[in-house]
Amino acid sequence: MNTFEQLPMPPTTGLLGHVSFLKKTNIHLQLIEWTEKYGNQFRLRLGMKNVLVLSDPKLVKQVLKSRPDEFRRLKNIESVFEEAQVNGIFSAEGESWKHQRKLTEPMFQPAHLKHFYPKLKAITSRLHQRFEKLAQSGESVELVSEFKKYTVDVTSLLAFGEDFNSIEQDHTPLSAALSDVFPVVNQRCKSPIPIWRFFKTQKDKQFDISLKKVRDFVSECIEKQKQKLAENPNLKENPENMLQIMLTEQDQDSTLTDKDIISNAITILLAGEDTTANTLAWMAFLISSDNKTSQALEQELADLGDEKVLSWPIPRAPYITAIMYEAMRLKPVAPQLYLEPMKDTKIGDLNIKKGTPIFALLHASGFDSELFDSPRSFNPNRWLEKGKASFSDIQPFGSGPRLCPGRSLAIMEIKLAFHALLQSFHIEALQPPEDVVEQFAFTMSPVGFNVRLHTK
Ligand code: HEM
Repeated sequence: MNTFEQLPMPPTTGLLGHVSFLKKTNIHLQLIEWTEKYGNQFRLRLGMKNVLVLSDPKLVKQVLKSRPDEFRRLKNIESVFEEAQVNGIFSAEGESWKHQRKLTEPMFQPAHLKHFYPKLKAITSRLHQRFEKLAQSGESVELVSEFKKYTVDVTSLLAFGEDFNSIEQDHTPLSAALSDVFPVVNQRCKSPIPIWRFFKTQKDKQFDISLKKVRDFVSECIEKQKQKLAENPNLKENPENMLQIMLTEQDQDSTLTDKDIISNAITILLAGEDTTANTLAWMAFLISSDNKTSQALEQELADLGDEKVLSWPIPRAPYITAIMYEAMRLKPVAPQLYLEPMKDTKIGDLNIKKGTPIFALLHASGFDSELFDSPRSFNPNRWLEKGKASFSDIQPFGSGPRLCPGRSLAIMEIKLAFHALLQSFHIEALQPPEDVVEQFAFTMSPVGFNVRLHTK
């Protein structure tokens, strides 16, 4: 049995140890490379602190399951989010997290999503029209930006009852502001020294401005929903969106403050935008650089009929689903979670001290050749052939009590938007696949992926 100090560690020099690796935007790839070399438990050194990097899927699941009582997200995450006044469901812990989770979950229940479906369909039609325009103009399209406008519109309508309609706008201040927030939060969560508290760079100043814009937007939405509830008290029985659920709860529980509501609204916007949009863009990337899939995909699209946007109930669409799973495996948008034990504990055979940072790799199992044949190759068929691949062997949405609450919404959005794109258009990639870079900044996005759309 190894003690923590006996675990292997990649070479490092200098007092700060591996700190400089954490700043890299391809850290998720580096961690996989190290896992292949040092095994599924190894150690990094960040200054004086040792970090456990864990990728054994069974142990990762065990840790994720033991929340919120035995493990929590890294303490730094809560303090960074608290400082930015966005400490909501993602960063909260203990009783506060339990309360917030209970309040956000109803919005994602199947019955509520079914009720929301006509609005989701309308936003997807708008996306389809936007693709039509882009195909007609023949311009270069950065798909990830188009998908981000889509996911912001969907999330703001579901969570705030507000149709932001960024798809039809060239200038989208809310999306622009949100994209300034993520990278800075990501950097601060990993930073061993809170430099920004003593010295603000241009990025930090822009972060403050952008966050204020998002907060003002959310505050306006809250005021509108308060007014709606006052005008129609029946909505308290059947709330239409997350803000109405939270404002109704606030009437009964004065410990739920306006700040809590704003923090959760911003968290949901952040959590729902990039993850889903990046997954969609990676799906498009994977099929655009692989012509083996086109026949099976075209066949499925033909079987789904002529509709531009899928109707309710959303069909299973096994091949689109397989492409989505393959994108989640090969291009994981949320590859790792940062956690720590709340007391001295054991992970497998290893004794771990309270507060030891743990990097739990959600994406490592996807590259394990014992679980997936030729794990580096894109092969949607593996998900269709019996016994070849199991979704429980990848954990794109995390696991345990903090499993992503937005997963059903994300899957609906992905199926609808991907179908709307491929039903009517061919994608022509404008660069070789090797020029598209995986960039991790809280979520992992395709950088340099531009396409031209051609009407079928
Ligand atoms: C493909 C899309 C998505 C992926 C891959 C994804 C992935 C994840 C992951 C890995 C976590 C951490 C889970 C854990 O700690 O075990 C998470 C948490 C979360 N996600 Fe998602 N997510 C996606 C879409 C969404 C959407 C659409 C929403 C809402 C609109 C959402 C809301 C949240 C929230 C609120 C949390 C925090 C949950 C908690 O800490 O209790 N996500 N997501």
